[in-house]
Amino acid sequence: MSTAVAVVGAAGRMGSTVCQAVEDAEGLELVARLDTGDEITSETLNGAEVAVDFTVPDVTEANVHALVDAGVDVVVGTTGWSEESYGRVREHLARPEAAGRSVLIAPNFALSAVLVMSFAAKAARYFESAEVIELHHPNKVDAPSGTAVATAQGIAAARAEAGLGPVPDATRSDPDGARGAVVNGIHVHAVRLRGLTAHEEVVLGNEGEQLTIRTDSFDRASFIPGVVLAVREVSGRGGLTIGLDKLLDL
Ligand SMILES: NC(=O)c1ccc[n+]([C@@H]2O[C@H](COP(=O)([O-])OP(=O)(O)OC[C@H]3O[C@@H](n4cnc5c(N)ncnc54)[C@H](O)[C@@H]3O)[C@@H](O)[C@H]2O)c1
Ligand SMILES: O=C(O)C1=N[C@H](C(=O)O)CCC1
Repeated sequence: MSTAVAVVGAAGRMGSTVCQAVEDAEGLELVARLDTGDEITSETLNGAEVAVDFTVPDVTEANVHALVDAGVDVVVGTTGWSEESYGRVREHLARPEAAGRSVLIAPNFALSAVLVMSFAAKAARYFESAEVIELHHPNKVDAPSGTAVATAQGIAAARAEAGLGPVPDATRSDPDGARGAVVNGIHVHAVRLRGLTAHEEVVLGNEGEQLTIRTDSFDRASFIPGVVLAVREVSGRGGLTIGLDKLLDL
């Protein structure tokens, strides 16, 4: 018995890669390719049991609500999620008509990136300073990357749990934002460069030493094993799962 899969954002860089991967994967069957202008209904989903969303930050939350209403489990790789949008999905999934439905949202499906997030959170308590530098292709529409936001949140939570105060920083004047975005107290810098795909470096510093943790996705193939794992495992979990790490023994 194969699992019927729909891809939303099927014409995009990730969507088209995922369509090919689903067609190639044993036990998965691609039954629908949806993109801009296609309505999400049980008819257009064409019998899908699981839908994968790789669209744009502006539309992904609405897609997830429509997919849950249409009766499918959902795997989301699109970025741009906030605590508020996660909360609305949790509320939706708690309604009786959505009983048993599952949604998994992950900012990064590449194993190396998932491990960087995990290692950075583990290391964070031992360092006075921590910053995140993400580097992506120039066609990316959002900054900072969803992965960088999640990494900074993980570092900040680990620092708070360890009782660390703010990172040391004497900057008093920064009219042009040279110190980058600040996510829960952690500075995040975004580079957009032709030739890149998806990269991130976490730098952690103490007096006289530095730890650098880096991931490089040179090709979108790096995301595919994680997406396929999520498609295979999402159904039956129930509710909202955030992060591929929840499916790995980390
Ligand atoms: N989680 C991960 O591992 C991972 C990996 C790569 C990219 N991403 C994220 O995935 C998203 C997509 O990235 P991309 O490089 O494939 O972008 P892309 O621009 O190449 O593709 C987006 C696709 O979504 C379509 N789209 C836009 N609005 C739509 C709508 N309302 N309904 C259906 N389709 C719609 C577009 O037409 C386009 O084909 C981004 O948020 C990116 O950050 C995540
Ligand atoms: O290519 C993109 O866009 C990517 N976005 C994700 C993010 O914002 O974290 C992850 C990897 C690629």
